Amino acid sequence: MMVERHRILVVDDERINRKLLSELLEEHHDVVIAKSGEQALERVQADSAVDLILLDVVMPGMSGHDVLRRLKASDATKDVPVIFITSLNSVDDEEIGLDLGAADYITKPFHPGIVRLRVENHLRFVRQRKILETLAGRDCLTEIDNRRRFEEVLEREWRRAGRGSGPMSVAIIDVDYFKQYNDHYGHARGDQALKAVAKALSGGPNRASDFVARYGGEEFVMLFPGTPADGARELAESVRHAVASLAIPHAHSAVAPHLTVSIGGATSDDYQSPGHALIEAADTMLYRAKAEGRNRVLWRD
Ligand SMILES: Nc1nc2c(ncn2[C@@H]2O[C@H](COP(=O)(O)OP(=O)(O)OP(=O)(O)O)[C@@H](O)[C@H]2O)c(=O)[nH]1
Repeated sequence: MMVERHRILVVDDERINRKLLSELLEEHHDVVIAKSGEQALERVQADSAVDLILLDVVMPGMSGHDVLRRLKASDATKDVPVIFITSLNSVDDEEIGLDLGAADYITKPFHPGIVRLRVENHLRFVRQRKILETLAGRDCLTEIDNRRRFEEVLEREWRRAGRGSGPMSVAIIDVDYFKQYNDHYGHARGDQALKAVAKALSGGPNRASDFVARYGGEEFVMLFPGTPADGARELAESVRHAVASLAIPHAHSAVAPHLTVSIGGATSDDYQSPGHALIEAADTMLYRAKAEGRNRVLWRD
């Protein structure tokens, strides 16, 4: 059977339990380890790709219950399912755990086969949630709209636009040397950088009708209905500045010591041609912006 790999965080203060659980799961999944509640929170905050947490309840310092309360209090982590693995085996303890929002409760000593099956059950829910988010037009990582939603919006705006509505502009934004960023700082930091870029793009001085989405990977797209080339190019420049002023260090970029973006844009009022022709034109300009040195905006009027 082909099993999709997920990232599982195992939190236990006892070495033997961490070892047993990792050995049990690492054949099919990527296992990350934390030795304390404090370390668990650090790991999840640094690594937004954690899909599931196996959490010990009784630990010195921060207890599993405290960790779960903290996870539930943050928008970024409240949906990560948590399975308590504990030697507290009274019905009351189980009720407390589930009431705090745990997805499941397993008592020690645990049966390896049962742990594996319960983990797979919860990972199935994780996959279903991701599919639902995609269908709902959401990008799971950055929490902005996804490509699917962008294509719907482009088609709708393109159909709606016509004589008198003015030209429409589109910009494709691509992070420079992002492969090097990931290679140097790690995938988790890469994810954080993409989230920060998404926030900078969606927090700009946009009108309600302007639209931003994650186009895929390290590419984003913005749509400016009714906006001529000059205005849209200016907006794109302000987006480029907004990302640069995040001042995210990028020691392996050949263009700047911080994270930058290249932007290709295009403007058209030829609503007889298909909407995606505008995207293709913007993409060509992005390609040129990369070839001409990156960290710049190039536009086709
Ligand atoms: N961390 C992280 N990395 C991603 C994600 N999606 C795509 N990437 C990475 O983005 C990188 C894109 O690399 P390339 O297409 O070679 O482009 P680049 O290194 O940015 O180079 P230029 O665009 O030419 O400046 C790849 O290493 C992908 O693995 C993601 O969701 N998270």
